[in-house]
Amino acid sequence: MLSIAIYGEKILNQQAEPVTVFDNQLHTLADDMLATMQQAHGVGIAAPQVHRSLQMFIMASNPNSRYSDAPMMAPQVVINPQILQTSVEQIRGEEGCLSLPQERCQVARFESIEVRYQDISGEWCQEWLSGFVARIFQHEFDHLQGITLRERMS
Ligand SMILES: O=C(O)C[C@@H](Cc1ccccc1)C(=O)SCC(=O)c1ccccc1
Ligand SMILES: [Zn+2]
Repeated sequence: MLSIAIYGEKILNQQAEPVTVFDNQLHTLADDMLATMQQAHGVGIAAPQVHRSLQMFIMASNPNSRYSDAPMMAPQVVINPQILQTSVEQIRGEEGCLSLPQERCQVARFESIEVRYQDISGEWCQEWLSGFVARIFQHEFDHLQGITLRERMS
């Protein structure tokens, strides 16, 4: 398990660096992040949260007490992500953050977003995401820009 940075640690407010080397070390980091996220019962985790300033996160939606209609999806490693387009509609919903334990707050997020990112082998993917998965993507994308839930509390 990796240690999770808590709100206030500088790394959480820094812009993360692009991933340029897709090697075994990156696979190991992804595995460690996944294990850390699962142990913390999260639906996502970003590299800065485990003290690695890299543009990389994992999203792993599953139905949970707050989003019973959340889709069950296999964990997805997202590297060097871009948000290409956003829906006009925004939806307020409850979010938590592994770096802000015990806090929950309502955050407005775009209902759907068109995204482009590299997978763990460096292949570019481009797709539209909506609903809870889009929410997780936006939350983790914020982490890569040094934005935490505190800055999003409206
Ligand atoms: O800090 C993180 O990135 C993990 C965070 C991701 C996230 C949760 C909710 C909405 C968007 C992104 C968590 O997994 S917090 C714990 C959790 O599983 C949860 C909290 C509130 C609502 C639903 C799930
Ligand atoms: Zn978070």
